[in-house]
Order: sequence, then C-alpha cells, then structure tokens
Amino acid sequence: RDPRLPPGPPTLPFIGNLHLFPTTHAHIKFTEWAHVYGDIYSIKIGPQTAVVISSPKMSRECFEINSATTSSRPESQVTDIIFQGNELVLSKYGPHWKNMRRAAHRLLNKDACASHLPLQHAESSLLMYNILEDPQNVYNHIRRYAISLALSVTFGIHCPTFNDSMVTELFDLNRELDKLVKSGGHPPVEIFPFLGYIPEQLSSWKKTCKNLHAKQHRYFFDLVERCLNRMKSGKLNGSFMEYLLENEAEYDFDREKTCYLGLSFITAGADTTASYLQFFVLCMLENPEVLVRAQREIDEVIGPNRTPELEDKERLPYIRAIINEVHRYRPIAPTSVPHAATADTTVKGYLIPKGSMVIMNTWGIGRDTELFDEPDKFWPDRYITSEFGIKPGADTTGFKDTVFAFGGGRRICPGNHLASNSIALNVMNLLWAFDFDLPKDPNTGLPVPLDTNDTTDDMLLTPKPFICDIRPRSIAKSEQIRKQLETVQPVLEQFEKSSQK
Ligand code: HEM
Repeated sequence: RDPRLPPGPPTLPFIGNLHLFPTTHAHIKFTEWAHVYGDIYSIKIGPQTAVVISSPKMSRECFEINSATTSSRPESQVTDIIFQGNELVLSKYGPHWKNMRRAAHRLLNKDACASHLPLQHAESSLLMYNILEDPQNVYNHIRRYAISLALSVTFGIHCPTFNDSMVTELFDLNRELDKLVKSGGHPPVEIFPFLGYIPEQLSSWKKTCKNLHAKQHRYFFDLVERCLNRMKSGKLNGSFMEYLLENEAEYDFDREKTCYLGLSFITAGADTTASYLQFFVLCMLENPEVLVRAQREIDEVIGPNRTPELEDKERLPYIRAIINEVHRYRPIAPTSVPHAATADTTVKGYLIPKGSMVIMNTWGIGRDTELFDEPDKFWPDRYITSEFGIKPGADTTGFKDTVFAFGGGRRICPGNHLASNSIALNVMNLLWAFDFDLPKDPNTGLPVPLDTNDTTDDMLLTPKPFICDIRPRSIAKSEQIRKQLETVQPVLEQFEKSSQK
C-alpha cells in the first residue's frame, strides 16, 4: 500500500486485500474495519484502491467539499454491456449525466413531488385496501405499491395487482441485474481488466449481460411505445415520459437515452421504497411497545374518522422519529452506491488516487458508538431528544436534514422527496389502519419470531418475504378504507392499466 493512502488491512502481494473482501453483506465487514482503521481507510483489491468513509464529518469532506472530483462511478464492464452508458444511477460523471440529472430534477424536485401527492394518496389507499382483503400478502402488496407508483409517474402506467405480469417481470429483471452486478456475480473483470478480452464464447457472463440488456430493452421500449400510442390518440395522463418525448432535444437525448432514463427511475425507485416499507413493518413487529406508542400518537392527533394526510406528519414527532430510526437501523443501501474519484484528491491529509472507488459506509455511520447510544437497538426516542439522533455533545459536523440513507454530494438520491412522501404517507396510514402481530405457528399457536437481519443477499438490503398477523384496528376503519378506495378510483383511472394493451 502506498504510504500516502489511508490506512487499512495488511495486504498480500498482487491480490492486496482481495482474499479478505466480503462477497456478501459487505457493510458488516466495512464496519468492523472502521472500528480498527477509523472513519477513512483504504482496501486494496488487486491493483485497485477502494476508500471507505464511515463518519458524517468525513463524508462531508469527501463527497461535498471535494465533490468536483468524487462524483463519478467506478468502471464496470458488466454495466457497460447492460446499460451502454445510458442509465443514470451507474453512469460516469460527465455531460450526459448532467443532462440526466437536469431531467430527473424536473420530475422529482420538491414542487413536482407535491403534484404527485394525489396519486400517492390513491396508491396508498389501494395498498390499505389490498392488505385489508388479503393480509397474507402484505409483503407483495407493498412491492406493488412501489412499482405502480414509479411506473405511473414515469410511464403513465398503473399496476392494480401484485401478480400482474408487469410487476413480476420487473421484479425478475431487477433480481437478475442484482445477481450480475454484485461482487462475486461475475468474474473480477474490474480488478483484472485483461479478463474482459477473453472472447464471448469463453465468457458466459458477457452473454448473460447481453441477454439481460435485450430483455430490459424490450420491457422498457414497450412502455415508451405505449406512451407514444396514448399521445397519438390524445390520451395524455401527465406522465414524465410524455414531457420527455416532446423535449428530447433540450437534454440532447435520442430515443435510447430517453427510454433508459425512464428505466433508471424504475430500477432506482421501486425496490428501494418497497424494502424500506417492508423493514418498517418488521420493525413494528420486533418492537410492539413502539407500535403502541405510535398508534397512540396517531389516535390523539388524527382520530378515528379520517385517514392521515401528508401535512399531519408535522404534528407527529414520534412517527417522524420512527421514520428516521428505520433509515438508521436498516439502511436499504448500507454501502450507498459507490462513487469514483476522477482526479487525485486529498482528504484528512490522505491521498484518494484518481480512479479509486469511494464508498459511503452508511451502515457504519449509523453504528458509530461515539455518535449513537446503543446503535444496535431500535430506539426512535434518540430522534426526540436530539435532531440527528445523536448523544449529547457529539460532533454534528456533516449532519444535514436529509438522512444518510439517501447518499451524498452531487450524486445524492434525486428521488428522496418522492420516497420520503411515500414513506410518510404509508407509515401513517398503516399505523392508523392496522394492528400488527407476529405470525402464529399453526401447530403450537405460539408466535413465530421474525428477524430484521433476515435479508436477501443483494446489493440492496431487502427483507426476505415474510407473513405476519395484520388486521384492521376496527370495523369502522375497514369500512372507511373500502369507501376511500371508491373515492380515489378516478385518480387511478387516469393511468393506463398495465394489462390493458
Ligand atoms: C427509500 C427510498 C430510497 C432510498 C433509501 C434511496 C437511496 C439512494 C442512494 C443511497 C443513492 C446513491 C447516492 C449516492 O451515490 O451518493 C440513490 C441514487 C439514486 N436514486 Fe434513490 N433512493 C430511494 C428512492 C428513490 C426513488 C423513489 C427514486 C426515483 C423515482 C430514486 C432515484 C434515484 C436515482 C435516479 C439515483 C442516481 C443518482 C445519480 O447517480 O446521480 N431513488 N438513491
């Protein structure tokens, strides 16, 4: 290791720390290393360097103060084949990325998100109805909500049920992408680029990437086509694609780029929101005393006669604390999305060489015992006693109003307003409408414990499918949920149904 680099685990010749590099749940190992090597350390992966950032203070210095040189994404032969440089989340810093961000801002800025609220309210009403009618599938109903919202705002298409082929196909595409992209999912071509020269006949991963590209292309071009057809027949529904297809020149987009920006919103916006809400349900099951207190707050402020509105959040401090605590306790992107340095950069006196990967260890930040009391405990009160949930006297440098779960610097999640509105609305609605209990063993009748650590082994931290005992809090509330679905139907009907081709 170059002595100018941040410290890190001892290396072996040629492979560096490759033998130590975790292939699953990397955030756990990254956090262990942060305890030993501090809030900025380096890992050598063959000839490559990765720098891991594990405190708000260092995150500010690295991703904000030095954002001019830490805002790209790492080289990836795999995603180059799949996305061909046209997708937003993994694209390199440069003019096309800037155009995509500008377009994303138009759909996702705070004011634009206010105009998405009637749809979010309608979709959330449908979610409550679905859970009421079919509580066993709460996990899938949440996934439907998130996919349908992202598809409606982007492509103008609403998915009424979770077993709709558009929902299941998208889910399969995302799983396939995750499997391929994650560390260990393909040969280490990023570390040893010469492997990329091996011809396709001997590199099955290349064929798999091309197949996935073809499948994604078909799926998303079909959505664009449907939007064009609606536009031709004058059936506009205000989706973002309508605007983008009319204004491609303003962003220097061709049809391919337009389509792939739409894809970016769906791949980045659907599973993330779903995983957060699934974790929320699990956290309530794990912490019944928190659930009872949250419901008491809802009952006092909102009462039984109406469902919550987004503005109610301002009068619900304990529920706001729960929302922050779920983000800290189970961040769905525990190592964020890796950035890459486009020039040599100095942070805390250490060198981050051009081309290094720079990783925000979001999981580690939330587990820093200098900042958080008992970080492994789900304890929303920490956000009641302090704005950022930290101990009295702890250093607040680098904390800001958006939680670390949304990343930082120029690449910060542009969907954070849309996501935060979805989270607040659904958390309030679920607490207002339902009681949650652990599932019962059919033979013994005893509660079966669920574990928020039981996650899939993907890039995103996603709870494995679970069932729970979820039931309406009263007959009057059940009736209100049914009535509310009738009231919001006209909003949902503005969108083309996924199955109505
Ligand atoms: C709970 C929900 C969500 C979480 C926790 C989340 C988290 C993140 C994180 C950690 C990043 C990487 C930031 C970085 O590189 O520093 C990111 C990027 C991104 N997110 Fe989200 N996200 C969520 C929902 C959404 C939604 C709803 C959308 C849009 C519909 C969205 C669109 C994007 C896009 C386009 C990027 C790439 C930005 C870029 O690379 O410039 N996200 N998100």
